[in-house]
Amino acid sequence: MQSEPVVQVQGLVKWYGTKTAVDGLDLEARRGVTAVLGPNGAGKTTTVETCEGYRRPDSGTVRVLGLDPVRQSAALRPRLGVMLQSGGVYSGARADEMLRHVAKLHAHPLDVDALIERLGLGSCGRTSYRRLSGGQQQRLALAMAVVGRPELVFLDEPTAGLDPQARHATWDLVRDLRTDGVSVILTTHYMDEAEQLADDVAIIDAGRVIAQGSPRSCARAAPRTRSASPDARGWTWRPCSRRCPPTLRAPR
Ligand SMILES: Nc1ncnc2c1ncn2[C@@H]1O[C@H](COP(=O)(O)OP(=O)(O)OP(=O)(O)O)[C@@H](O)[C@H]1O
Repeated sequence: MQSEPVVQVQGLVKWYGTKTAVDGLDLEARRGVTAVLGPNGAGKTTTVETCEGYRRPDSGTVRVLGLDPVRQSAALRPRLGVMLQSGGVYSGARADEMLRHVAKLHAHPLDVDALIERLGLGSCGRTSYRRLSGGQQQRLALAMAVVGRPELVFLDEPTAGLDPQARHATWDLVRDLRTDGVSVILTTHYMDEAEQLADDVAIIDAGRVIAQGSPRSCARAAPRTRSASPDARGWTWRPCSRRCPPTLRAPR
């Protein structure tokens, strides 16, 4: 028997003024790691932020761990870990102070020192957030998302801009989360990242899920997206309404 979905999105619509960012999106994520893949501006962040309860749907329904992220946020928040694409950290705070502070908000946090070592942040614990490099800020945001031992973690482009070593440390952490039974929804531009980490891949384009399936089926169908960002548009995706590999056609 399949487990209950950790995320269930039906007919999600989200506008910014007259701009339609999400256009009737359906997405179901089960336990494990789900990668949400798509080009710049596809609507990945808007969808994830709506699941996190930071944005209200203009239409459609969103359930996360069976709860409404806006109306039931008090019950949901302690069960979620959230890594935003940027921000969410007081820029004058030291990295280790910030992480210890977040850890104290949780009943059973991970060991902060071990997490700092694990993510290669040992040398920058006493450095203020604004003086950390982009990659270090990224890893601190990841540490803050997981320190509370959440049931479900949202990671918005967790490896964007990281060097190969930091990228692999992040991948290892995601694999460990999965082994520990934590579900992960991560957005990425990289098919190879989805192949490495995900049980399931959802491809978003123009505010809709155009395909969902195993990384292998998506990679087979989209070989040229393996190392390049899909927004390079070596291929265009033709929408398909059911769970299946995306159907591809070369641009004319
Ligand atoms: N606060 C906002 N105000 C106005 N338009 C916005 C806002 N946030 C996003 N958009 C627009 O909504 C669309 C979807 O953006 P979103 O950030 O969700 O896409 P994305 O797939 O996460 O892109 P990326 O991969 O570049 O992060 C884009 O056209 C974007 O310009």
